[in-house]
Amino acid sequence: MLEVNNLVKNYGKKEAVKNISFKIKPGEIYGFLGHNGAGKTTTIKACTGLLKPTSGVIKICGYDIVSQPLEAKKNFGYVPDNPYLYDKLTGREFLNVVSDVYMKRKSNDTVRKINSLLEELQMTNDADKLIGTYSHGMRRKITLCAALLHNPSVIFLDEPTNGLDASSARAAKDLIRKYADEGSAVLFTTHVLEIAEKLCDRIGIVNQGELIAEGSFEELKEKYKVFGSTLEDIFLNITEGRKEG
Ligand SMILES: Nc1ncnc2c1ncn2[C@@H]1O[C@H](COP(=O)(O)OP(=O)(O)OP(=O)(O)O)[C@@H](O)[C@H]1O
Repeated sequence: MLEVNNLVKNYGKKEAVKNISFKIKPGEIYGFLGHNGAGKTTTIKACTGLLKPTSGVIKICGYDIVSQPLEAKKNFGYVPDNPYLYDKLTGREFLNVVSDVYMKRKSNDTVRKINSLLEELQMTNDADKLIGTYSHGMRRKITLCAALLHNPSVIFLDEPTNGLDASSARAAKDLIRKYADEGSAVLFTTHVLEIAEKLCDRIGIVNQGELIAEGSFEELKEKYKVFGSTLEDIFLNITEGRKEG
């Protein structure tokens, strides 16, 4: 569903992503973890066509993001780290614009889908307020609604729970799990390792642009035999001494 092969991305002389390869299957939530500056957002931006890879191939549902961008883009949803939103639209108007972009004809199903996403993310009461008046968490939740609206096969989530209160974060995690259970492949970044431990089916740890470990939480525990048993223990142990300064 998502295939990243030998991705390299340089910013001038800075090698931000160094030959990273991984795959995410339908139904799988892949936690993409790393310290600040490790290369996570750069990888996601390359996957979504916002940055051109220096080299390597990225395929979304078999479509190459560089040579077949329209077909690839129809198949994914994306919550960026810093979403750009239209402050003069209400949340509901924004979702309607997004649904017009993806769907040729608006049906009762679309209206129902918008209402149900708003409800699930506890945004019903704020849906008709201007986005310019939204808090950070509300902006993130409306962005997540927009990313899920067209039932994407691949979902990129760059820190989706950042700034959400406990109840909204739970709702977002439940929704992400539901989409994965229905067959979406999810790439998920977070610095909250407890969330990754509980939510992700597989973890990839990126360090200074390189993928240095990959596997389920159980596989990582078995492989690294770290004292203690949390993902945080494993993460800190295998990235120790490698953190970018
Ligand atoms: N536009 C840019 N120009 C030059 N260097 C950049 C640019 N964007 C990112 N970088 C560098 O590339 C490296 C990877 O950055 P990236 O944003 O991908 O990290 P990240 O893992 O998402 O970090 P964080 O967890 O802090 O969001 C960093 O060293 C960063 O300084």
